[in-house]
Amino acid sequence: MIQARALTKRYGAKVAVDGIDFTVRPGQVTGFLGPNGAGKSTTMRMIVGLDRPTSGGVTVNGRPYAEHRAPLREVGVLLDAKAVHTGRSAFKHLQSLAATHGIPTARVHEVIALTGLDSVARKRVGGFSLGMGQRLGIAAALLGDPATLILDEPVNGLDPEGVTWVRQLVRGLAAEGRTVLLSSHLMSEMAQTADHIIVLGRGQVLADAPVAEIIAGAGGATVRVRTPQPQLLAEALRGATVTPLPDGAVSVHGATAETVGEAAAARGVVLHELTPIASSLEEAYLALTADEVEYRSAQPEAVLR
Ligand SMILES: Nc1ncnc2c1ncn2[C@@H]1O[C@H](COP(=O)(O)OP(=O)(O)OP(=O)(O)O)[C@@H](O)[C@H]1O
Repeated sequence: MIQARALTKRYGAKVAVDGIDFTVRPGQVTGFLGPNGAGKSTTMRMIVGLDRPTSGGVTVNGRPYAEHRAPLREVGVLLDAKAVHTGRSAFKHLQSLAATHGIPTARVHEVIALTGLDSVARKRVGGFSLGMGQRLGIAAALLGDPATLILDEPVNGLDPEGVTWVRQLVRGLAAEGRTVLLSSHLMSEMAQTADHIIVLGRGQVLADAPVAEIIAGAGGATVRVRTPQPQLLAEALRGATVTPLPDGAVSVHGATAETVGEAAAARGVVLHELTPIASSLEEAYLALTADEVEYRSAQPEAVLR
C-alpha cells in the first residue's frame, strides 16, 4: 500500500507536485498516467526516498521508505533501467545487490529465470539491448520479493513478446496480493494491464478511479451509422446527437446501437451500417488532460476547421 498525503515538491518557483493525496491499494495494478512533466517521476522518486518532499509525505506499507529496515524487501523499484551501465555480468550485478541486502544467491537464480535472462546472465550488462536492460531492471526490482512494486515505463524498449510478458507478470504479482504502481505512455497497454488509474496533470490529481469508470467518464460510447437518409434518422433519434463523419457516415452519441436500429426500423429508415464504437482509455485520457499539457504540439489547424 502506498499513501500520499498533501505530497508537494517544488524546484525553486516550479511546483512539480502540488499537494496531492492518493492511495495505491494492494491486489490490483494501478496505472500512473500524465503528460510529460506532470510530476509522475518526481512522485515516484519521493515514494522511494530519492527526492525529499517540500511538504506533506508519502508512506509505503505504513512507513516512509527510509524508515524501512530492509527497503528492497518492502518495495521493488524500476525507475531508470538505463542507470545500470556496468562491465559486470547481469548475474554479478544482481548478486552484489542481493549480498548487500542479505538476500540469498538462490533468489538471484530465481529472478534471472523469472525474467528470461538465463541465456545472457553471464554477459556484460554494458552490451545489453534496451529490452534486456529493462528485464534486468525488473529482475532487480523483484529480488527482495517485495509486497510493493513501482515500475516506471517498464515496457519501454520491449518487443511485443516482452510487452505481453510484463503485462502477465504484473497481473500475476497483483493477483498474489501485491501493490503494483505502473507508469506508461502506452494507453492501449495500460487499458489491458491496469485495474485502477491515477492521472496527474501539472502536479495535481486529475482522476483517481477504476479503468472502466475513467472510460465511461469520457462521455461513453457512440454508434457509427451509414444511411442514405441521415435527416430522417436524426428526426427518429430525438434526444441523441447525430454528427456527420468525413466519410459520409454519421456518429450517434446518446443512444445504443439497439435504440438506433429500432428507431430506424419504426420510421422505415434504411441502414447500411450500424456499429457500436466503444470509447477507449486513450480518448478518456486525452479529454482529461486536454488543458494540462505542459509541452503541446502545434495543432494542424486546417484539419480542425
Ligand atoms: N531536478 C529538477 N529541477 C527542476 N525542475 C525539475 C526537476 N525534476 C523535475 N522538474 C520539473 O518538474 C516537473 C515534473 O517533472 P516529472 O519528471 O516528475 O514529470 P513526469 O510526469 O515524470 O514527466 P515524463 O512523462 O516526461 O517523465 C517538470 O516541469 C520538470 O521540468
